[in-house]
Amino acid sequence: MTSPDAPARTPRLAVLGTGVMAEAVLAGALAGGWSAADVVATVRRPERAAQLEQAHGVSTTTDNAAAVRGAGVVLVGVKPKDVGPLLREVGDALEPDAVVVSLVAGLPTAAFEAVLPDGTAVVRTMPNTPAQVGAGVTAISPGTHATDEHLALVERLLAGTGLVVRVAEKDQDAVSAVSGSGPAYVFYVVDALAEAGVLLGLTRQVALQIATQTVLGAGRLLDETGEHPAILREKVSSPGGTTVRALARLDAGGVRAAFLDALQAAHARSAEIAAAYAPGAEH
Ligand SMILES: NC(=O)C1=CN([C@@H]2O[C@H](COP(=O)(O)OP(=O)(O)OC[C@H]3O[C@@H](n4cnc5c(N)ncnc54)[C@H](OP(=O)(O)O)[C@@H]3O)[C@@H](O)[C@H]2O)C=CC1
Ligand SMILES: O=C(O)[C@@H]1CCC=N1
Repeated sequence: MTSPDAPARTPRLAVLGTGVMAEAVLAGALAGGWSAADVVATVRRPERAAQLEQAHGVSTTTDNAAAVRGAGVVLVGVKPKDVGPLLREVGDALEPDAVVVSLVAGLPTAAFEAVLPDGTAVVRTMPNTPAQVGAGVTAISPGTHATDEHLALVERLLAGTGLVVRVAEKDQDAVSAVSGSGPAYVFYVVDALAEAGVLLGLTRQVALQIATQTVLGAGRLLDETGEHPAILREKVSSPGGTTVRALARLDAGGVRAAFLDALQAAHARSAEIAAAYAPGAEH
């Protein structure tokens, strides 16, 4: 008999299209207590199936419709262009009470609802790759038929991936530009810092090690002190010292303006993706 305090059993999870991002979410879900026996991951290539089985102990298949039968949670992990064909493939096989969870950039829940059976619960999410090490951030938003219980179930799915925040769906494209793509900007900065260290005579190994630790430490300092980044930046910048010299060069190089421009471009790309690949509107 199950004790009244025992956590509810996790529903069967079908991951459709288990690439980089879906695997990171899958790893986080397993770390957060989802049972590998309750997970089926779909793939297109046998070598990918073998990798996933070996790394996570989950079962795999190339048959998306078979995967969603009996699944209470269906995670859509394919690229935007592959969403329409995938949803048409699985729509009839979906369990009526399943929640469909999208991690696809740009595509609104309405585009999923338009091709899935009437009343299907859809939750849109925007995770990021640090989910793989439990340090991700995911924003979630309900579609028309997703209830608080569905959102709670998705939060449970994502609990092991890091921070989960609820946002209005209209804000998901902005989230995508900031935190969905964000790790790439940070890796870009670390790479640039390390390259500069090499230019200044450090070995590559030491340059990359201290650049990485600096980003990690600065992130923790921000998080643990709760201080505004501008204040923390001032605390590094001694009057007449070395840091202000460097920051002045960054300003002269238009780095801050380049970030604003870059994130506006990422945001605009989400709308282009929706226009090009929303199921039914593909061209
Ligand atoms: N990467 C990131 O940081 C983030 C990505 N996203 C979103 O995640 C989604 C996937 O991106 P990403 O993980 O980077 O890309 P990937 O190419 O790594 O993942 C997509 C996967 O889907 C598989 N696939 C495609 N069609 C099918 C199908 N019909 N049946 C089974 N598997 C299929 C592909 O197989 P194959 O390998 O054979 O091509 C691939 O493994 C995108 O929609 C993106 O917007 C969201 C947030 C962050
Ligand atoms: O580049 C992309 O389109 C996806 C969405 C956010 C991060 N990667």
